[in-house]
Parts: sequence; C-alpha cells; structure tokens
Amino acid sequence: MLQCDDLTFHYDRQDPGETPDFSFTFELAPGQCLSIQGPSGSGKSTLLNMLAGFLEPSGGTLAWSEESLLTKPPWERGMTTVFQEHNLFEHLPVWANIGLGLAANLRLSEAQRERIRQGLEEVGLGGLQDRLPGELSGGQRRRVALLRALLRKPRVLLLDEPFSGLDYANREVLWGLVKRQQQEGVAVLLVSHDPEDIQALADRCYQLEEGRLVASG
Ligand SMILES: Nc1ncnc2c1ncn2[C@@H]1O[C@H](COP(=O)(O)OP(=O)(O)OP(=O)(O)O)[C@@H](O)[C@H]1O
Repeated sequence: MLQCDDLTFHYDRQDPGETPDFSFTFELAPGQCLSIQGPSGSGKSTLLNMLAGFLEPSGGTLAWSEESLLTKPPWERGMTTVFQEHNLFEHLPVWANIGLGLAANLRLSEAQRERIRQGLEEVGLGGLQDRLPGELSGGQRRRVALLRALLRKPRVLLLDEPFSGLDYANREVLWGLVKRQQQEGVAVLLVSHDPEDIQALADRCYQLEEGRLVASG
C-alpha cells in the first residue's frame, strides 16, 4: 500500500498569492487505479515529481507498506513514470529503448531479450524491435514507452497523460496493458483529463483544487 500523508511543497520563486502551498494526502493499494484531474498549473507534475523522487518535499510522509520512501533515490522507490513526452532515445532501436529499463548497460540476458520480444508481440509490435523510434507512429511509440515501464515490474506506475492524442484503438490496447498489470498487483496513479481514460481504468477519482486532492468519485 502506498501511503502519502500531507506531502507538502512550496515553490520559493512563486509570485505571492498565485501558487498555493501544495499538500497531498492519499492511499493507493496494490492493483488499484487512482485518477487525478486538475487544470493546467494545479500541481499534477509537482505531485508526480515528489512521488518519483525528482522533487524533495518540504514535509509529510511517503511510504510503501510502512517503509518510508522519502530517503530513497528514484530508482529504489519501485515507481516508474510514463510521461506524455515519452522520451525515447532516438538513436537507439526499439529493443534497446525497452532494454534500458531492464539493464542500464544493455547487457541483457537471453531471458530479458525474450521478455522484450514477447512484450512487443503482446502490444502488436512484434517484429519491430530493430526499428528506430523515428520509424514508428505516435501510437507505436507510446506502446514502446509503456512497455519499457511495465517490464520493469514497478510496484507503482505513474502515468502522466500517457494516452492523450491517441485514437481509440490505440488507447484500448494501452488500457488493456495497464489493466493486466493491475491484475498482477501494480498500483496505478493516472493523471488524465480524459473521461474515457478515467472510466476505463480508475477505481477512485480525485480532483486537484487549491493544492489539495479532493475526492470526486
Ligand atoms: N520551478 C518552479 N518555480 C516556481 N513555480 C513553479 C515551478 N514549477 C511549477 N511552478 C508553479 O507551480 C504550479 C503547479 O505546477 P505543475 O507543473 O505542478 O502544474 P500541472 O498541474 O502539472 O500543470 P500542467 O497541466 O500545465 O502541466 C503552477 O502554478 C506553476 O506555475
């Protein structure tokens, strides 16, 4: 269970009165999906960055099953983020982009190579492992980015608008992938403004208002 209690942040360089002090409280059980909606500037990235370990909170606690995560670096938190801009390495082929999530030096075992091959089959990209990202469509690139995150077997998957701009067929494929992970116990935090994404995946919905998470369904 991910427990986030009064996790706070204050931007030093803010214009007085414009940006609220952020304070986030929620729990997320294995296999659950919690969605977060909020207008531009409401603090969604601030929350994700604190969870992932890229931004140091000024107070509060963050724990997985009672064990504090705040002292851990990003790579030891068991969390993986998939951003809207999915940051594939353009000079590396698909298999290497995915493999980087498994071994930073790309010295992959045969079993890891097989997992990549199988994963690509499952998301409808079988046989495309040697292509460069620039040779893929937008939807195919998203699948590669999501597959890279999923093969790392995170405890918590942080999704930042990962489906926006995709057609329905592509989104369905990706929803299916995420749901399968949920069934295997992965907890998902989904930032999305799209009611269809939220309907497809979320068990609980929150709205970000004035720096706080407010339950909305
Ligand atoms: N480095 C910074 N210094 C000062 N203020 C910042 C900084 N980064 C973000 N902010 C402010 O903090 C608030 C929350 O920003 P954040 O990026 O978390 O919003 P968001 O909900 O992710 O927005 P968007 O949907 O546009 O990406 C905004 O008002 C923003 O202007």
